[in-house]
Amino acid sequence: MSLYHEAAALLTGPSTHGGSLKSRVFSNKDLKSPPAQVYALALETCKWSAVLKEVVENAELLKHERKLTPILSILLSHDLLLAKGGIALPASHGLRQSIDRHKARLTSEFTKARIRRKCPTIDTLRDLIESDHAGPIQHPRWIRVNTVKSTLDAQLETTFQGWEIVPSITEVMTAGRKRKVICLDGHIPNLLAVPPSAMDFTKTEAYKKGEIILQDKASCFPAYLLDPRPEDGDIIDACSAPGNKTTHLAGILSEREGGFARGGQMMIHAFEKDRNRAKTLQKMIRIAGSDVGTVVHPGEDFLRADPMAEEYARVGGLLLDPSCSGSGIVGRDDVPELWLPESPGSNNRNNKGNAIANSKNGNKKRKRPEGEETSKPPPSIMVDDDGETTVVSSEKDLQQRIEALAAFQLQIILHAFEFPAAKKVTYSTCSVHAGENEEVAVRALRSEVARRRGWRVLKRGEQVRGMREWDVRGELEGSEGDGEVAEGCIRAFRDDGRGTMGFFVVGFVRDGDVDGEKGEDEGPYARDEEGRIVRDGNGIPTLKATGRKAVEIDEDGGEGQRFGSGSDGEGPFVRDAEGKIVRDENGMPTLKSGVVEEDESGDDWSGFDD
Ligand SMILES: C[S@@+](CC[C@H](N)C(=O)[O-])C[C@H]1O[C@@H](n2cnc3c(N)ncnc32)[C@H](O)[C@@H]1O
Repeated sequence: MSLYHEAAALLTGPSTHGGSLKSRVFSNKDLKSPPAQVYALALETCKWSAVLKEVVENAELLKHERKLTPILSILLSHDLLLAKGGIALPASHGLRQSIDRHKARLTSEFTKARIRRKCPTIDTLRDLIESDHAGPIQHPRWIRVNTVKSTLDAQLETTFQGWEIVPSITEVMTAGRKRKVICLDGHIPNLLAVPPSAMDFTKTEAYKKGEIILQDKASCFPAYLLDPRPEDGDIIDACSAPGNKTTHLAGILSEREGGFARGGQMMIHAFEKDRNRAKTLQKMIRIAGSDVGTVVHPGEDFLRADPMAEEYARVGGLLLDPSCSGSGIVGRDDVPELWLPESPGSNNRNNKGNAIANSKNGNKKRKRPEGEETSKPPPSIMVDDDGETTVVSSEKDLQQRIEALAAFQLQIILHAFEFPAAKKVTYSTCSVHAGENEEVAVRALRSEVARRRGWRVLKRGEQVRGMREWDVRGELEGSEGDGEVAEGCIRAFRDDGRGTMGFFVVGFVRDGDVDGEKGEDEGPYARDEEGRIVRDGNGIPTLKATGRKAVEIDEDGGEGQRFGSGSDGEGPFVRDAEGKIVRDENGMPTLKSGVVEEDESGDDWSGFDD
């Protein structure tokens, strides 16, 4: 079967694979042509289909070539008029000849279609098509600088040399194909956004060397919220493949004194149950340069890891990003709109069911007459973020699938809560359903292990700055009316103009055990006889191992690494009559007016608000 027949079958045949066009193509094991080629042809033809329909109809191609179907006519016309190599068939092939015979007329109609759209060149028409296809709300592409291997400054001087830095992602999202613009993110350090139609970054040296990683902004929330520090001990990433968050953890630690892969003592345990996905994880970790301090557990089920094992005695933080419905992923259910030319005697609808009438200037949709039968929508197929498919033909099916996922997700959290030295946990999904998000968080907080071990939600005021300042928070209803939990939860929605995918993350922390199972399980800080963490006059805990303060205050009182210095020699914080730093109810020090906070990472990095 030719490339064109395969693309035609995918675009017009019944979907047996569900999901996006991409998943339909790449999960189809029967394809003879290279999947990437089929996908590119199908996608590009869809984008151009409104123009190609006009060209084919006005050239009367289907009237002259009765054996040609509407879908084949636009697939072939696409390659004739727009593909660099032309039609990918030998000149003697019947399909190719059926188009070649009309080349002059098709080319002339294509020029007229371009001029009708007031585009002086094919490139301007291409820009127009790209922006139409992207819809009213576009999604930028996010690039994280991998600080294990590079720095933001180094990337700005190399990969992005000559790119214009703009202050808002709106500008990035609406920039044309030709404008090289980037925006430095204001929430996540070392993250930048580029226009959706920017060059293919997977071809750059920086990408091949692992210096930059393509990762959605929201997917960067969990590692940043976990805020791993060398004094936390080891970290577990419970559900790791393909490894975006594992490598992000390594990146954050590599910037910290005594941290990862700079002779640091701590390590990351990366679990991945699926052996094949574990191979991808290992590859990503190696390319990102974080293999030195990461122990991969390929094919290992995190739920079977014994929290009491010696190997995990120092695990202070866990990042949990388990399988979910994937309902927040951008493009997950995208099947691009396809406009087909009218063939003699056809009823002329597009693939979204819109009836259309021929027009010299494009496509007019007609209203469905009252009482006209509408066909029952076919069952949709839910593709989880790790590829599992479920046929969902009713609201009940969806509920059942979400409940099954939620039960598994809860198990993962409760298991993480058992690790003796653990003090912080993040739980995330790329789902938009409260049933997998806030509701799971509430159930975890009400569990026996949470009460026994003192786990509570990480409050908004306690979160790292970028997450504290992110203003999309959890659903109050899903949090069962608990405002503190809802505020602690962080949400992201696709298509809300912030340029992210749909996402959810929440942090859990514990200050100590509740029912006295202390001793071995004390964590990194020194404690008094009653089990309370030993703090100095400013509330800074003392490290058990060294006897030194967990955060050193400079001579001038500034936590130099985290905050800017004041100008009066007393540091940047407001102090009371006894000289103690004044803190709010969350323990956050109060800054003197005029002192600007720097980013937690201690960078000079200055981002812009979205
Ligand atoms: C949402 S994906 C993780 C994405 C990953 N954190 C990232 O950012 O690249 C979930 C992964 O967890 C794995 N997984 C599911 N259950 C698991 C378990 N019990 N133990 C370990 N891995 C598991 C799945 O195979 C899948 O690869």
